[in-house]
Amino acid sequence: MADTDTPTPAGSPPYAVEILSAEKTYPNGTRALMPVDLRIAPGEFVTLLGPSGCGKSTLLKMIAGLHAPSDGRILLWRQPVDQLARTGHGMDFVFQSPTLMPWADVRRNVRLPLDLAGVPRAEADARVDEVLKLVGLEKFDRALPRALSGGMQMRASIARGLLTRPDLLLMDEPFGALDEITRHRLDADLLALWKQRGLTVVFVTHSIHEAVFLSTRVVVMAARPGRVVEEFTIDEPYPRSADFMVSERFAAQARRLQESLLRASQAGLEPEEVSA
Ligand SMILES: Nc1ncnc2c1ncn2[C@@H]1O[C@H](COP(=O)(O)OP(=O)(O)OP(=O)(O)O)[C@@H](O)[C@H]1O
Repeated sequence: MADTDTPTPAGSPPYAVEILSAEKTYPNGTRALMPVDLRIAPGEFVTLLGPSGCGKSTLLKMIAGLHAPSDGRILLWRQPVDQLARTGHGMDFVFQSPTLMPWADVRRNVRLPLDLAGVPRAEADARVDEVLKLVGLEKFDRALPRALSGGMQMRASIARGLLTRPDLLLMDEPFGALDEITRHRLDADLLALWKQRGLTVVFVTHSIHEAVFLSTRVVVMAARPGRVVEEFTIDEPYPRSADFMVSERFAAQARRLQESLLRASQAGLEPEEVSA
């Protein structure tokens, strides 16, 4: 069994993410996460699943370097997040809301990271064209955000994230505010992108169904205090179609996750806001 709080030795292939006994207590005293140990290999699609308040966002933000762990360490390709540039790998964080500038059209919104980096306009526009095509928004580059549906705004936000060609995508309930049909379509598109680009994804959701549909592995978490309770490999082939979602195998996988969440709740905790 791997040592929990030492990084993998130099000779072995690096993990994209290594969480080594990382825990979090906020300055106000809230114990958001007990020590977590988790290793994520390049190319995995790992979902953090659990009720409200179990520390999913906290863990994701610690991976992103937005919050420092109170104890323990987090490494990306063997380096602390502030040294990520040295590894030659990149990361992007997609939030629950699309975070677009309302006064700027889709092209300008998506181009922002390259404008900030001073990339020449023609080169930047060519890269914007490429990512807009990837997310199916090539015909909407001149539209303002308010003219787009919620799902299209999310696509624009994801396109902006892909512009810097990240290998690691951290997604905090990116489709949680969307209707079921749009959400499912974006889930399917995300899987296609993940495969095509060879991404490593860490995805946060409350939804058991979304977790089963997307993931190579699901990390089940529980609240009070926030902690990891179990991990499940979703050993099902890709591409995963709409038929998979109504199959017996899908139902069996969903049942395993549901039972795990119930077990955690019966250990003195409340199952709240976990949807099927
Ligand atoms: N900046 C902060 N300061 C203090 N406490 C915080 C902060 N952010 C989160 N918390 C607390 O830490 C715990 C874990 O919160 P977190 O947002 O990580 O959970 P979550 O599983 O992502 O919840 P949700 O699904 O509702 O987004 C909660 O008790 C929350 O109130």
